[in-house]
This record gives sequence, structure tokens and C-alpha cells, in this order.
Amino acid sequence: MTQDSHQPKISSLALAPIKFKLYYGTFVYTPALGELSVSTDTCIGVDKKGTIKIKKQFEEGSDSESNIDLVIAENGLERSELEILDYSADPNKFFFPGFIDTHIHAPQVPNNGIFGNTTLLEWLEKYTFPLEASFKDVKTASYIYNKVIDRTLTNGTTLASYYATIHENATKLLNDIAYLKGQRAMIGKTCMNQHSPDNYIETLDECKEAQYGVIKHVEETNEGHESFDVITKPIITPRFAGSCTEELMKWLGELSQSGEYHVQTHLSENHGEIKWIADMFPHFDSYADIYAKCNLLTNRTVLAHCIHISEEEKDLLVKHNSGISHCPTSNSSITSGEARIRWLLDNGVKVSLGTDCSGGFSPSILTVARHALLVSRHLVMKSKQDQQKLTTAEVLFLATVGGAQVLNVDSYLGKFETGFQFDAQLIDLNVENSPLDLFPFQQGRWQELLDKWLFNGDDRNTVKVFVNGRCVVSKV
Ligand SMILES: Nc1nc2[nH]cnc2c(=O)[nH]1
Ligand SMILES: [Zn+2]
Repeated sequence: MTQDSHQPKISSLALAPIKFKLYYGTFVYTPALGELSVSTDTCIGVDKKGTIKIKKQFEEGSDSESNIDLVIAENGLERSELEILDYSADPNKFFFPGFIDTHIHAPQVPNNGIFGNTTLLEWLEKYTFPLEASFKDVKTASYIYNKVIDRTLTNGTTLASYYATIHENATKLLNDIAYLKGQRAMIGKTCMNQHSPDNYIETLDECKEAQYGVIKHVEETNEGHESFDVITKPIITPRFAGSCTEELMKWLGELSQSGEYHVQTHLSENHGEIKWIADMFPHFDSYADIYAKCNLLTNRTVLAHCIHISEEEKDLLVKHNSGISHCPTSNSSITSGEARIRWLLDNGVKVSLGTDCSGGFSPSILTVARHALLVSRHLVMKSKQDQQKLTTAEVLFLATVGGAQVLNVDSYLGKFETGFQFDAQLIDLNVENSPLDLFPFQQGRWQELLDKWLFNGDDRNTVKVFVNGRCVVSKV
């Protein structure tokens, strides 16, 4: 931690001591692509480490108190040592897994919504690099990163894969803030040693030193954690081939292989970018081939965008089991294009969602899921191939389980099943000032209610957020 060493180490909210908890109510999640599981009248028991130990569904409309008594008796639990949260009286509340944002630039959040008529390369020069360069100042970084973590958490994001900036101290700060607020986070020190502004570039040696420093710091922060309750992890982050020399990418590839670290970068976002990079790296077969030959394609690699990739590039992703972060809000805003998500899914590529702030203007994965569904319909309008349409269940899968798959944490995150960690949001469709209107005849029609939430809901409907079974946001 970047506190004075004589200060006591502050522990993460997501590790605060808790009692064994029994949650009772409606639980919604996506067990597989296109499937929605809705269990009403259900009791979920979460142990002191945040792991789901009990899941039992009861007859619809049955008495919750006697059902809870039964769970206590059947599992030999001591009532006085339990915390019981019964939401069954409210038909408009349900639990949903926490959102996973696999691609977000934390320092860019102040620019959300500010992109004018630019496309990628101009946008980077005009809006993005100047803002990121200001993170040399840790006070600026502290102020903005605190706001970013608060904002993403209140939108229900329980795990985010962050790009920071090139600066070592500011990146360490992002780690500390996520850890203290209890949000799971992948912490990426952005690496860039070519084709960048004079005030926002690093040498290879500077990059190596800062990268080692950030990894050590993130790992020390999480010392003593078990794999499922690790809060923050380092992620190797070459910004994109355009801003990294081959030597730097090869070094980062080796580092990621030696430490089994995650990797994130951008791939095939914009036609101008693709041509520029092809001219820069003429001895590679394709954009994806640059990353493959630099050992950056792994089963822990997140590739943002992948809008214009070829069959051969898609095959490379499949071969290395690397995943995609689909960022439709960003792709529409800076006019990058429409990623062919059905084609990628049909070919066995892992797909997740990313806000890509501030190419994307919204920090909400719910908004991104809505845009993923709409963009898939734009593809249908162009191609007349109806099967490209994504459904509500499919985009909610990408927002949760898909993210867990891409970040290789799907054995313990993304589902309400025993053995999984309780990373969740409590949704209230009928909250005061709710952006959606409920009508009595729609009560209990869960498919329709979830459609309404996806299209009309927002962070006001996310009333509590849990990570590792601990409440990290409570608005009620
Ligand atoms: N959307 C997006 N694409 C990039 N390509 C290289 N850097 C960036 C970035 O910050 N945002
Ligand atoms: Zn990006």
C-alpha cells in the first residue's frame, strides 16, 4: 500500500469479517449463453469467506420464515451466528451477479461523452493523451480514481479490468483505491514507448522499471489472500501495437508467460489504425499475428474490439484461447464499426463486454449490454442475416459469465451456484425515482421484467453491491 509504512494496513471492504449469511428472495443469472435462470423463493447461504455453500429453492409463495428455519435445521447452523436477509416480500427485487467490465480506461473517465466527431487516432491525440499525461500528478490521479471506482461500483461492476497510465505511482494508487473500496480489479500499467506525445512516453528501461514496481506493489497488497478472494491483480498492458516497439512487446510477452500474468491490449478497432500498424510491422502476417509472435496471446489475454479481424486472425484467437472485450458503446461513438459477435461466438471465441471509457461514454455495463443488443440489430439490417441478433439473455451472459470466462475466473465468479463467490447486485425495479415504470399485470413475468431492466434501468435500480459476500455499496 502507498500509505506510510507505520500506519496500520487498511483491509479491503471485500474482506471485512462477516457472519455466515442467508439471503432469501429471487435470484437471476445466466447459466449458459442464451439461458436465463430465475429462482424465486430461494435461499442462498454464504460462508464467512463469501463462498456460496447452500442453494435451495422452495415452492412459489411458500412461507419464507419456515423455509429459512428448515435451511438452518438441515445445515446444522446456529441462528445466533447468522445474518438473515429476506427480500421475498418484495416482488420487484432480485439478485443478479455483479457485472464484469473487461475493458475500461480509468484515467479517461473525465472525458466520458467528450469525443466530438473524431475517430480513433485523432481522438487519441486530441482528447486522450493530454488527459492521461496529467496523471503524472498523483493528486489528480487520487481525485479521479476515487470517483471512477465509486462510479463503477455503484453501477454494479464487481470486477473491472483497468488500463491506468504509464505512471508507476498513479497506477499503484488505482490499485490501492480499488482494494480499499472492495472492488475486484485487474490493474494495468499502460505501456507505450513509441508514437506517443513527448510528454507522455517512456523508454523501454523506464517501462520495465515501472512495470516491475507495479506488479510487486499489487502482489504485496494481496499477500495472504486465497485465489478466490484476491481483490486486485496485475495485468500486462501494451496499449496497442501502434504505441509499443516489437522489443517492448516481446519483453512484456515473456513477462506474462513467466509470471502467468493476464494481458490486455487493443486489436483491430479502426481501418486507419489497422493500415497504420500494417505499414509499421510489415514482417508480420496480420495485426493479431504481431501479438501472437510476441507471446501476448494467452488464455488470460483480453483483446478489446476485434471489429475488423480476418478468418485467420479469428483462428489465432481460438488457437490461443484468448478472449474479446466487445465495446459497442465506444465502437458507435468514435465510429469504429460493428463487431460480429455471433460469428465470434459460433466459432468458439470467448466474448465479454467493456465500457471502454472514454471511447465509450458510459461507465455502466448495463448500458453497454443494451448497446450490444442494438449493434447486433444494425448488423442484421446490413446483412439481412437474422441470426446475428443478440437476445437479452445473451447480452446479460456476456456482462457476467462471459467476462468471467475472458478473465479466466469462471470457476468461481459469474453464477449463483454452490462453490461460487457471492459477487452480486441487489436490483430493485421499483426504487424511488426509478427510470422504469412497473405495471401490476407485469408482476412475476420475469422475462419481461428483465427486458425492461436492460432497456430502461440504470444505477438507481442497483441498491446494493456485494463482493466476496460483503456489502461494498448500500443505497438503502
Ligand atoms: N478505444 C481505445 N482504443 C485505443 N487504442 C489505443 N489506445 C486506445 C484507447 O485509449 N482507447
Ligand atoms: Zn480501449
